[in-house]
Amino acid sequence: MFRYLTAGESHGPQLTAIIEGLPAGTRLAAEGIDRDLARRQQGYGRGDRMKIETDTVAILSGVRWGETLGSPVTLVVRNRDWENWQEKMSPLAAHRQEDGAVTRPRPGHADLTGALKYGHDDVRNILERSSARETAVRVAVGAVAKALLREFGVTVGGFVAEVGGIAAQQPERPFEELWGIAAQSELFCCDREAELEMKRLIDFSQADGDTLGGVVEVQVIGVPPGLGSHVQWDRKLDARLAMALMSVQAIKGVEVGIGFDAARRPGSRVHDELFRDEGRLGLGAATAYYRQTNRAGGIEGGMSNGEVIVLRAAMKPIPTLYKPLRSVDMQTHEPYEAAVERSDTCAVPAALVVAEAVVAIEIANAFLEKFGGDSVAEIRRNYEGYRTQVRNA
Ligand SMILES: Cc1cc2nc3c(=O)[nH]c(=O)nc-3n(C[C@H](O)[C@H](O)[C@H](O)COP(=O)(O)O)c2cc1C
Ligand SMILES: C=C(O[C@@H]1CC(C(=O)O)=C[C@@H](OP(=O)(O)O)[C@H]1O)C(=O)O
Repeated sequence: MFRYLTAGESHGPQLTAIIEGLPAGTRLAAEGIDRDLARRQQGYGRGDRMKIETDTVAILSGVRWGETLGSPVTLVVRNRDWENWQEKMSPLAAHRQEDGAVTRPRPGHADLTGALKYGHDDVRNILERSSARETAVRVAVGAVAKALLREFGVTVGGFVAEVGGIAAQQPERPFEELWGIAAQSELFCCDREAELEMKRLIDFSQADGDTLGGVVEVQVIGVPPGLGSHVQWDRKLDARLAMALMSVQAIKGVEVGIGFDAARRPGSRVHDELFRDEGRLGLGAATAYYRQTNRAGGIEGGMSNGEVIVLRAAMKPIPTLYKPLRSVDMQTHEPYEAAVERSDTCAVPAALVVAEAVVAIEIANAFLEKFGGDSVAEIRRNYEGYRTQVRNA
Protein backbone atom coordinates (compact mmCIF):
# COMPACT_ATOMS: atom_id res chain seq x y z
CA MET A 1 0.00 0.00 0.00
CA PHE A 2 1.39 3.36 -1.10
CA ARG A 3 0.03 6.32 0.89
CA TYR A 4 0.98 9.94 0.78
CA LEU A 5 -0.05 13.25 2.26
CA THR A 6 0.97 16.72 1.20
CA ALA A 7 1.23 19.86 3.32
CA GLY A 8 2.10 23.47 2.62
CA GLU A 9 0.66 26.83 1.58
CA SER A 10 1.23 28.44 -1.82
CA HIS A 11 3.23 31.34 -0.32
CA GLY A 12 4.50 29.50 2.75
CA PRO A 13 8.11 28.35 3.06
CA GLN A 14 7.74 24.97 1.36
CA LEU A 15 5.57 22.07 0.21
CA THR A 16 6.12 18.73 1.89
CA ALA A 17 5.01 15.19 1.05
CA ILE A 18 5.43 12.05 3.11
CA ILE A 19 5.13 8.77 1.23
CA GLU A 20 4.57 5.59 3.17
CA GLY A 21 4.64 2.03 1.84
CA LEU A 22 7.29 2.45 -0.82
CA PRO A 23 9.23 -0.84 -1.07
CA ALA A 24 12.95 -0.96 -0.36
CA GLY A 25 15.23 -0.99 -3.37
CA THR A 26 13.40 1.47 -5.65
CA ARG A 27 16.08 3.35 -7.56
CA LEU A 28 15.52 7.07 -7.12
CA ALA A 29 17.46 10.16 -8.18
CA ALA A 30 16.59 13.76 -7.37
CA GLU A 31 17.39 14.69 -11.00
CA GLY A 32 14.66 12.32 -12.23
CA ILE A 33 12.11 14.05 -9.98
CA ASP A 34 13.41 17.50 -10.96
CA ARG A 35 12.81 16.70 -14.64
CA ASP A 36 9.07 16.40 -14.02
CA LEU A 37 9.10 19.46 -11.74
CA ALA A 38 10.67 21.47 -14.58
CA ARG A 39 8.12 20.10 -17.09
CA ARG A 40 5.28 21.22 -14.79
CA GLN A 41 6.66 24.77 -14.82
CA GLN A 42 6.83 24.97 -18.60
CA GLY A 43 3.97 25.69 -20.92
CA TYR A 44 2.80 28.65 -22.87
CA GLY A 45 0.31 30.85 -21.02
CA ARG A 46 1.59 30.69 -17.46
CA GLY A 47 1.75 33.79 -15.26
CA ASP A 48 4.61 35.60 -13.54
CA ARG A 49 4.80 33.29 -10.52
CA MET A 50 6.62 30.74 -12.67
CA LYS A 51 9.38 33.31 -13.29
CA ILE A 52 10.02 33.39 -9.53
CA GLU A 53 10.02 29.65 -8.87
CA THR A 54 12.64 27.11 -10.00
CA ASP A 55 11.28 23.93 -8.48
CA THR A 56 13.69 21.25 -7.31
CA VAL A 57 13.15 18.46 -4.80
CA ALA A 58 14.98 17.82 -1.55
CA ILE A 59 14.77 14.19 -0.40
CA LEU A 60 14.82 14.31 3.39
CA SER A 61 14.21 10.73 4.46
CA GLY A 62 13.79 7.14 3.35
CA VAL A 63 16.46 7.11 0.63
CA ARG A 64 20.15 6.21 0.94
CA TRP A 65 22.67 6.10 -1.89
CA GLY A 66 20.02 6.36 -4.53
CA GLU A 67 17.71 3.60 -3.28
CA THR A 68 14.65 3.62 -1.05
CA LEU A 69 15.02 1.95 2.36
CA GLY A 70 11.38 0.93 2.91
CA SER A 71 10.94 3.70 5.49
CA PRO A 72 8.78 6.82 4.88
CA VAL A 73 10.13 9.08 2.12
CA THR A 74 9.91 12.82 2.76
CA LEU A 75 10.02 15.17 -0.22
CA VAL A 76 10.26 18.96 -0.02
CA VAL A 77 9.81 21.59 -2.73
CA ARG A 78 10.73 25.08 -1.57
CA ASN A 79 8.65 28.16 -2.44
CA ARG A 80 11.05 30.88 -3.55
CA ASP A 81 8.18 33.38 -3.39
CA TRP A 82 8.13 32.87 0.41
CA GLU A 83 10.84 35.55 0.60
CA ASN A 84 8.20 38.10 -0.46
CA TRP A 85 5.51 36.76 1.90
CA GLN A 86 7.28 36.13 5.20
CA GLU A 87 5.29 38.76 7.13
CA LYS A 88 1.92 38.08 5.49
CA MET A 89 2.30 34.32 5.91
CA SER A 90 4.08 34.27 9.26
CA PRO A 91 2.98 31.51 11.65
CA LEU A 92 3.75 33.91 14.53
CA ALA A 93 0.82 35.81 16.12
CA ALA A 94 3.10 38.82 16.67
CA HIS A 95 3.13 39.39 12.91
CA ARG A 96 -0.66 39.68 12.49
CA GLN A 97 -1.57 42.54 10.13
CA GLU A 98 -5.00 43.95 10.89
CA ASP A 99 -5.68 45.53 7.50
CA GLY A 100 -4.23 42.89 5.19
CA ALA A 101 -7.26 40.58 4.83
CA VAL A 102 -8.51 39.39 1.43
CA THR A 103 -12.30 39.85 1.53
CA ARG A 104 -13.15 39.56 -2.17
CA PRO A 105 -13.82 35.93 -3.19
CA ARG A 106 -13.11 34.96 -6.81
CA PRO A 107 -15.89 33.15 -8.68
CA GLY A 108 -14.78 29.64 -9.63
CA HIS A 109 -12.19 29.37 -6.86
CA ALA A 110 -12.49 27.82 -3.37
CA ASP A 111 -12.52 31.30 -1.77
CA LEU A 112 -16.15 31.93 -0.75
CA THR A 113 -17.20 28.42 0.21
CA GLY A 114 -13.93 27.77 2.03
CA ALA A 115 -14.27 30.99 4.05
CA LEU A 116 -17.87 30.12 4.99
CA LYS A 117 -16.99 26.54 5.87
CA TYR A 118 -13.91 27.29 8.01
CA GLY A 119 -15.27 30.52 9.49
CA HIS A 120 -12.51 32.75 8.11
CA ASP A 121 -12.88 36.47 7.45
CA ASP A 122 -9.66 36.44 5.41
CA VAL A 123 -10.01 34.50 2.16
CA ARG A 124 -6.20 34.11 2.05
CA ASN A 125 -6.60 31.40 4.71
CA ILE A 126 -8.37 29.34 2.04
CA LEU A 127 -6.68 30.30 -1.21
CA GLU A 128 -3.22 29.52 0.11
CA ARG A 129 -4.05 25.82 0.33
CA SER A 130 -6.58 25.49 -2.51
CA SER A 131 -3.95 26.89 -4.90
CA ALA A 132 -2.54 24.52 -7.48
CA ARG A 133 0.91 25.34 -6.12
CA GLU A 134 0.30 22.13 -4.14
CA THR A 135 0.60 20.16 -7.40
CA ALA A 136 4.37 20.81 -7.42
CA VAL A 137 4.92 18.34 -4.60
CA ARG A 138 2.33 15.93 -6.00
CA VAL A 139 4.36 15.84 -9.21
CA ALA A 140 7.39 14.94 -7.07
CA VAL A 141 5.42 12.05 -5.52
CA GLY A 142 4.31 11.05 -9.02
CA ALA A 143 7.93 10.94 -10.19
CA VAL A 144 8.68 8.52 -7.34
CA ALA A 145 5.72 6.37 -8.41
CA LYS A 146 6.99 6.47 -12.01
CA ALA A 147 10.42 5.29 -10.79
CA LEU A 148 8.83 2.34 -8.99
CA LEU A 149 6.72 1.43 -12.04
CA ARG A 150 9.79 1.67 -14.28
CA GLU A 151 11.35 -1.20 -12.27
CA PHE A 152 8.56 -3.35 -13.75
CA GLY A 153 8.52 -1.95 -17.30
CA VAL A 154 5.45 0.24 -16.77
CA THR A 155 5.66 3.79 -18.22
CA VAL A 156 3.33 6.77 -17.99
CA GLY A 157 3.14 9.68 -20.44
CA GLY A 158 0.74 11.84 -22.35
CA PHE A 159 0.00 14.95 -24.36
CA VAL A 160 -2.30 17.94 -24.51
CA ALA A 161 -5.29 17.06 -26.71
CA GLU A 162 -7.24 20.35 -26.65
CA VAL A 163 -6.87 23.98 -25.58
CA GLY A 164 -9.84 26.37 -25.54
CA GLY A 165 -11.86 24.16 -27.91
CA ILE A 166 -9.02 23.69 -30.45
CA ALA A 167 -8.41 19.96 -30.84
CA ALA A 168 -5.05 18.50 -31.85
CA GLN A 169 -4.85 15.62 -34.35
CA GLN A 170 -2.68 12.79 -33.04
CA PRO A 171 -0.58 11.13 -35.79
CA GLU A 172 -0.86 7.31 -36.03
CA ARG A 173 2.31 6.51 -34.08
CA PRO A 174 3.17 4.46 -30.97
CA PHE A 175 2.44 6.40 -27.78
CA GLU A 176 6.12 6.60 -26.78
CA GLU A 177 6.81 8.44 -30.05
CA LEU A 178 3.89 10.81 -29.42
CA TRP A 179 5.31 11.58 -25.95
CA GLY A 180 8.60 12.46 -27.65
CA ILE A 181 6.86 14.76 -30.15
CA ALA A 182 4.85 16.38 -27.34
CA ALA A 183 8.02 16.96 -25.31
CA GLN A 184 9.35 19.17 -28.13
CA SER A 185 6.28 21.42 -28.03
CA GLU A 186 5.66 24.39 -25.73
CA LEU A 187 2.11 23.15 -25.21
CA PHE A 188 3.01 19.43 -25.02
CA CYS A 189 0.94 18.95 -28.14
CA CYS A 190 1.63 16.54 -31.05
CA ASP A 191 0.03 18.67 -33.78
CA ARG A 192 2.15 21.68 -34.83
CA GLU A 193 -0.65 23.42 -36.74
CA ALA A 194 -3.10 23.10 -33.85
CA GLU A 195 -0.37 24.24 -31.47
CA LEU A 196 0.10 27.48 -33.42
CA GLU A 197 -3.63 28.11 -33.30
CA MET A 198 -3.73 27.34 -29.57
CA LYS A 199 -0.89 29.80 -28.92
CA ARG A 200 -2.67 32.48 -30.91
CA LEU A 201 -5.81 31.87 -28.85
CA ILE A 202 -3.82 32.03 -25.58
CA ASP A 203 -2.26 35.36 -26.69
CA PHE A 204 -5.70 36.68 -27.55
CA SER A 205 -7.18 35.55 -24.21
CA GLN A 206 -4.31 37.07 -22.29
CA ALA A 207 -4.74 40.41 -24.07
CA ASP A 208 -8.47 40.18 -23.45
CA GLY A 209 -7.99 39.40 -19.73
CA ASP A 210 -9.64 36.01 -20.13
CA THR A 211 -8.51 32.44 -19.43
CA LEU A 212 -8.66 29.02 -21.13
CA GLY A 213 -9.02 25.35 -20.22
CA GLY A 214 -8.50 22.21 -22.25
CA VAL A 215 -8.17 18.45 -22.35
CA VAL A 216 -5.14 16.31 -21.47
CA GLU A 217 -4.63 12.66 -22.39
CA VAL A 218 -2.56 10.27 -20.27
CA GLN A 219 -1.51 6.76 -21.26
CA VAL A 220 0.02 3.95 -19.20
CA ILE A 221 2.01 1.32 -21.11
CA GLY A 222 3.08 -2.12 -19.85
CA VAL A 223 0.36 -2.64 -17.24
CA PRO A 224 -0.37 -6.36 -16.74
CA PRO A 225 -3.98 -7.57 -16.82
CA GLY A 226 -5.58 -7.72 -13.35
CA LEU A 227 -4.80 -4.48 -11.47
CA GLY A 228 -7.89 -3.34 -9.54
CA SER A 229 -10.91 -5.59 -9.07
CA HIS A 230 -14.53 -6.03 -10.08
CA VAL A 231 -15.55 -7.32 -6.64
CA GLN A 232 -16.00 -4.08 -4.69
CA TRP A 233 -16.79 -0.48 -5.71
CA ASP A 234 -13.73 1.07 -4.15
CA ARG A 235 -11.33 -1.43 -5.72
CA LYS A 236 -12.32 -0.64 -9.32
CA LEU A 237 -9.30 0.76 -11.14
CA ASP A 238 -11.28 3.12 -13.39
CA ALA A 239 -13.08 4.58 -10.36
CA ARG A 240 -9.79 5.07 -8.54
CA LEU A 241 -8.11 6.70 -11.52
CA ALA A 242 -11.11 9.00 -12.00
CA MET A 243 -10.86 10.07 -8.36
CA ALA A 244 -7.14 10.68 -8.68
CA LEU A 245 -7.67 12.88 -11.75
CA MET A 246 -10.68 14.69 -10.30
CA SER A 247 -8.56 15.55 -7.25
CA VAL A 248 -6.43 17.83 -9.42
CA GLN A 249 -7.36 21.52 -9.16
CA ALA A 250 -9.65 22.63 -12.04
CA ILE A 251 -10.24 19.12 -13.49
CA LYS A 252 -13.97 18.79 -14.17
CA GLY A 253 -14.35 15.60 -16.22
CA VAL A 254 -12.62 12.28 -16.86
CA GLU A 255 -12.97 9.80 -19.72
CA VAL A 256 -11.63 6.25 -19.94
CA GLY A 257 -10.98 5.06 -23.51
CA ILE A 258 -13.57 6.53 -25.86
CA GLY A 259 -15.45 7.71 -22.75
CA PHE A 260 -18.62 9.71 -23.47
CA ASP A 261 -18.48 8.72 -27.13
CA ALA A 262 -19.37 5.13 -26.10
CA ALA A 263 -22.82 6.39 -25.09
CA ARG A 264 -23.45 7.55 -28.68
CA ARG A 265 -22.41 4.36 -30.53
CA PRO A 266 -23.99 0.90 -30.90
CA GLY A 267 -22.32 -1.92 -28.94
CA SER A 268 -20.80 -3.40 -32.12
CA ARG A 269 -18.69 -0.22 -32.45
CA VAL A 270 -17.76 0.00 -28.80
CA HIS A 271 -16.67 -3.37 -27.41
CA ASP A 272 -13.20 -4.61 -28.25
CA GLU A 273 -13.28 -8.11 -29.77
CA LEU A 274 -11.00 -10.79 -28.31
CA PHE A 275 -8.31 -12.76 -30.15
CA ARG A 276 -5.53 -15.16 -29.18
CA ASP A 277 -2.07 -15.60 -30.70
CA GLU A 278 0.67 -17.50 -28.84
CA GLY A 279 3.30 -15.85 -31.05
CA ARG A 280 2.78 -12.69 -29.00
CA LEU A 281 4.32 -14.34 -25.94
CA GLY A 282 7.70 -14.50 -27.70
CA LEU A 283 7.44 -10.73 -28.23
CA GLY A 284 7.13 -10.08 -24.50
CA ALA A 285 3.34 -9.85 -24.19
CA ALA A 286 1.97 -10.86 -20.77
CA THR A 287 -0.76 -13.01 -22.32
CA ALA A 288 -1.60 -14.58 -25.68
CA TYR A 289 -5.01 -12.86 -25.63
CA TYR A 290 -5.29 -9.50 -27.31
CA ARG A 291 -7.71 -6.95 -28.78
CA GLN A 292 -7.35 -5.24 -32.15
CA THR A 293 -9.03 -2.12 -30.85
CA ASN A 294 -8.74 -0.40 -27.46
CA ARG A 295 -11.93 1.59 -27.12
CA ALA A 296 -12.22 0.46 -23.48
CA GLY A 297 -8.97 2.29 -22.76
CA GLY A 298 -7.31 -0.71 -21.10
CA ILE A 299 -9.85 -1.21 -18.31
CA GLU A 300 -12.83 -3.61 -18.19
CA GLY A 301 -14.80 -4.59 -15.08
CA GLY A 302 -12.70 -2.29 -12.92
CA MET A 303 -9.51 -4.19 -13.88
CA SER A 304 -6.64 -3.40 -16.19
CA ASN A 305 -7.04 -5.73 -19.18
CA GLY A 306 -3.45 -5.67 -20.42
CA GLU A 307 -3.98 -3.06 -23.16
CA VAL A 308 -2.65 0.49 -22.89
CA ILE A 309 -4.60 2.49 -20.29
CA VAL A 310 -5.93 5.66 -21.94
CA LEU A 311 -7.47 8.46 -19.87
CA ARG A 312 -8.60 11.99 -20.68
CA ALA A 313 -9.19 14.81 -18.24
CA ALA A 314 -10.98 18.10 -18.90
CA MET A 315 -9.62 21.25 -17.24
CA LYS A 316 -11.86 24.28 -16.79
CA PRO A 317 -10.45 27.77 -17.52
CA ILE A 318 -8.41 29.39 -14.73
CA PRO A 319 -10.85 31.17 -12.33
CA THR A 320 -8.72 34.28 -11.66
CA LEU A 321 -9.36 36.64 -14.58
CA TYR A 322 -7.75 40.00 -15.37
CA LYS A 323 -11.14 40.87 -16.88
CA PRO A 324 -13.18 41.10 -13.67
CA LEU A 325 -16.13 38.84 -12.92
CA ARG A 326 -18.88 40.04 -10.59
CA SER A 327 -18.64 39.06 -6.94
CA VAL A 328 -19.48 40.34 -3.45
CA ASP A 329 -17.09 41.77 -0.82
CA MET A 330 -17.45 39.63 2.31
CA GLN A 331 -16.69 42.58 4.62
CA THR A 332 -18.87 45.33 3.11
CA HIS A 333 -21.41 42.94 1.48
CA GLU A 334 -21.22 45.28 -1.52
CA PRO A 335 -20.93 44.02 -5.09
CA TYR A 336 -17.59 44.67 -6.76
CA GLU A 337 -15.66 43.94 -9.94
CA ALA A 338 -11.99 43.53 -9.25
CA ALA A 339 -9.00 42.98 -11.50
CA VAL A 340 -6.20 40.71 -10.27
CA GLU A 341 -2.48 41.27 -10.01
CA ARG A 342 -1.18 37.90 -11.16
CA SER A 343 -2.55 34.68 -12.64
CA ASP A 344 -2.06 32.04 -15.31
CA THR A 345 -3.99 32.44 -18.60
CA CYS A 346 -3.73 28.76 -19.46
CA ALA A 347 -2.16 25.97 -17.40
CA VAL A 348 -3.28 22.95 -19.44
CA PRO A 349 0.32 21.75 -20.16
CA ALA A 350 1.11 21.92 -16.42
CA ALA A 351 -2.10 20.00 -15.71
CA LEU A 352 -0.89 17.25 -18.07
CA VAL A 353 2.23 16.73 -15.93
CA VAL A 354 0.09 16.68 -12.77
CA ALA A 355 -2.36 14.24 -14.40
CA GLU A 356 0.53 11.90 -15.30
CA ALA A 357 1.70 12.09 -11.67
CA VAL A 358 -1.63 11.23 -10.04
CA VAL A 359 -2.23 8.41 -12.54
CA ALA A 360 1.26 6.99 -11.85
CA ILE A 361 0.57 7.13 -8.10
CA GLU A 362 -2.71 5.23 -8.45
CA ILE A 363 -1.28 2.61 -10.82
CA ALA A 364 1.71 2.12 -8.48
CA ASN A 365 -0.72 1.71 -5.60
CA ALA A 366 -2.77 -0.92 -7.47
CA PHE A 367 0.45 -2.66 -8.52
CA LEU A 368 1.65 -2.87 -4.90
CA GLU A 369 -1.72 -4.19 -3.76
CA LYS A 370 -1.52 -7.03 -6.26
CA PHE A 371 2.16 -7.93 -6.05
CA GLY A 372 2.98 -6.31 -2.70
CA GLY A 373 6.14 -6.95 -0.78
CA ASP A 374 8.64 -5.03 1.30
CA SER A 375 11.34 -4.90 -1.36
CA VAL A 376 11.47 -4.55 -5.12
CA ALA A 377 13.10 -8.01 -5.23
CA GLU A 378 10.16 -9.58 -3.36
CA ILE A 379 7.62 -7.83 -5.58
CA ARG A 380 9.54 -9.00 -8.64
CA ARG A 381 9.21 -12.64 -7.48
CA ASN A 382 5.47 -12.21 -6.94
CA TYR A 383 5.13 -10.46 -10.30
CA GLU A 384 7.03 -13.17 -12.17
CA GLY A 385 4.85 -15.89 -10.58
CA TYR A 386 1.74 -14.09 -11.74
CA ARG A 387 3.17 -13.57 -15.22
CA THR A 388 3.66 -17.35 -15.51
CA GLN A 389 0.03 -17.89 -14.45
CA VAL A 390 -1.32 -15.45 -17.04
CA ARG A 391 1.08 -16.60 -19.75
CA ASN A 392 -0.17 -20.18 -19.49
CA ALA A 393 -3.87 -19.26 -19.50
C1 LIG B 1 -1.36 23.73 -12.89
C2 LIG B 1 -2.50 24.59 -12.46
C3 LIG B 1 -2.33 25.97 -12.37
C4 LIG B 1 -3.37 26.78 -11.94
N1 LIG B 1 -3.18 28.14 -11.90
C5 LIG B 1 -4.18 28.94 -11.46
C6 LIG B 1 -4.02 30.36 -11.38
O1 LIG B 1 -2.95 30.92 -11.72
N2 LIG B 1 -5.05 31.10 -10.93
C7 LIG B 1 -6.23 30.52 -10.55
O2 LIG B 1 -7.13 31.22 -10.15
N3 LIG B 1 -6.43 29.19 -10.63
C8 LIG B 1 -5.43 28.38 -11.07
N4 LIG B 1 -5.65 27.03 -11.13
C9 LIG B 1 -6.97 26.46 -10.82
C10 LIG B 1 -7.39 26.57 -9.36
O3 LIG B 1 -6.39 26.08 -8.50
C11 LIG B 1 -8.70 25.80 -9.13
O4 LIG B 1 -9.64 26.14 -10.08
C12 LIG B 1 -9.23 26.10 -7.73
O5 LIG B 1 -8.39 25.50 -6.75
C13 LIG B 1 -10.67 25.66 -7.47
O6 LIG B 1 -10.81 24.26 -7.55
P1 LIG B 1 -11.71 23.53 -8.66
O7 LIG B 1 -11.52 24.30 -9.95
O8 LIG B 1 -11.17 22.16 -8.73
O9 LIG B 1 -13.14 23.59 -8.22
C14 LIG B 1 -4.62 26.20 -11.59
C15 LIG B 1 -4.79 24.81 -11.67
C16 LIG B 1 -3.74 24.01 -12.10
C17 LIG B 1 -3.94 22.51 -12.20
C1 LIG C 1 2.21 28.63 -7.98
C2 LIG C 1 1.66 27.83 -8.89
O1 LIG C 1 0.45 28.02 -9.45
C3 LIG C 1 -0.40 28.97 -8.90
C4 LIG C 1 -1.76 28.36 -8.84
C5 LIG C 1 -2.76 29.35 -8.46
C6 LIG C 1 -4.08 28.85 -8.05
O2 LIG C 1 -4.91 29.66 -7.59
O3 LIG C 1 -4.34 27.64 -8.18
C7 LIG C 1 -2.50 30.72 -8.51
C8 LIG C 1 -1.21 31.27 -8.95
O4 LIG C 1 -0.40 31.60 -7.82
P1 LIG C 1 0.00 33.08 -7.46
O5 LIG C 1 -1.24 33.71 -6.92
O6 LIG C 1 1.09 32.98 -6.45
O7 LIG C 1 0.47 33.72 -8.75
C9 LIG C 1 -0.42 30.24 -9.74
O8 LIG C 1 0.87 30.72 -10.00
C10 LIG C 1 2.34 26.65 -9.39
O9 LIG C 1 1.74 25.98 -10.25
O10 LIG C 1 3.47 26.35 -8.95
